[in-house]
Amino acid sequence: MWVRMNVTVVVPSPLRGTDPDSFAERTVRERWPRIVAQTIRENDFPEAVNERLWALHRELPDGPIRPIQDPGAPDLPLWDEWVAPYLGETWASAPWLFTEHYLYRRILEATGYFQPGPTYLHDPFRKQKTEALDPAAEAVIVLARAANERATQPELARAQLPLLVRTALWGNQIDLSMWSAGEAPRHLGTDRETAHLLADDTDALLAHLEAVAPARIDLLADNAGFELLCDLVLVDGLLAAGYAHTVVLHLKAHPTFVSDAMIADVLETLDVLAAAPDPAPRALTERLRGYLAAGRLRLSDSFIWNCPLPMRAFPKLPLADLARSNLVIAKGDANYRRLVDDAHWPFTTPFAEVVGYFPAPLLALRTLKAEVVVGLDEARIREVAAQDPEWMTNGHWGVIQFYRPAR
Ligand SMILES: O=P(O)(O)OC[C@@]1(O)O[C@H](CO)[C@@H](O)[C@@H]1O
Repeated sequence: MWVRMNVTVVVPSPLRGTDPDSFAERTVRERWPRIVAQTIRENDFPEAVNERLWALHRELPDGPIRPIQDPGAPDLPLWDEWVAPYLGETWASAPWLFTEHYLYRRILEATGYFQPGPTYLHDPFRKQKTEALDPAAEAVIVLARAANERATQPELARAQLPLLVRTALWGNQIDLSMWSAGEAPRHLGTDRETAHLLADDTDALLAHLEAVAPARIDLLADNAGFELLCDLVLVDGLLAAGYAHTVVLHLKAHPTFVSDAMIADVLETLDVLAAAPDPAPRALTERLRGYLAAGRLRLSDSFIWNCPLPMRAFPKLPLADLARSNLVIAKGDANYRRLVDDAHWPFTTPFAEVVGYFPAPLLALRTLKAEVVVGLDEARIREVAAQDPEWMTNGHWGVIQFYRPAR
């Protein structure tokens, strides 16, 4: 139950790994053990670390939730609070949104990420993230050339903003917890780019941007690699169009969800593009570095983006920070799940009804990779489900959903 300004919203039950025949169940029972095993394979950890990771692997899925045991870790008091309601539950029975964030924090506990020593601040997913962006790839060069064209033509940037929004959306298909970079489905540049949209509020978004320009825009980033490049191209376009005077990129405070981006990943992406063989990515990087130096692009990380809470349950402070924004762009599936309580809402529940707690204008750009969605049309659901039984989890379908608080 959630009440604000005498609006009562009854939030349905959360997704859990005990939901029969669900993607959450397959994730807890099959995908997470694979991710832990891959983390061991892809690093050259000391044997003691591998033993802790195998012990974690053995806990899945029916082991108990326990406090994080990471003496001196900066986020330990936070996790004591976040874990408390689920002590005595199991990896499968506690809410999936909680256990998934908890899993990645337990991986860092096992690797000693926050402990002095050889693995201190070592990103266990670095290898996969590094492979997720090839600076010489044709797609990178094409994106950079188009961005460079827009940089001096605000009208062109405004005209192409719908394309940039779709580029950022479909960049979310590249999700290393689901596929390797080479395997991910690719809709960009095909008719699926629009045909596979299950909701498209682009027109309402454009009207909003025209009304609030030049705005402060906040982007809740998702995956490093190609998706992050697509997000940086969107940021570049918003600044070139004059829609944004400042963009704040919100990043994770520590590695999570395999490919989620941190400040280090943004800086490495810029370094990789700055060394690209083609001049176009180099020019894009020089411009983005200029925006960083001028304070028009800001990188912000926080433990709040690693927390296991639905956004509705966020402390007041981070929500107040977001309330300053003229537009918050939430990228990806995990951020979407967090926005909609990772709950069993009827799929036709209006998006505005579910995110009515959000304190700023909101744009969700998300490819479906979990069995939760709102704001869809009944007939469209039937049509897509008949065409593609895996439509909720294979990343082939996406939403562009916009919400603006009544003020
Ligand atoms: O946020 P992203 O990178 O788009 O996706 C997050 C994700 O990898 O994690 C969950 C499954 O483990 C799903 O929500 C989704 O597959």
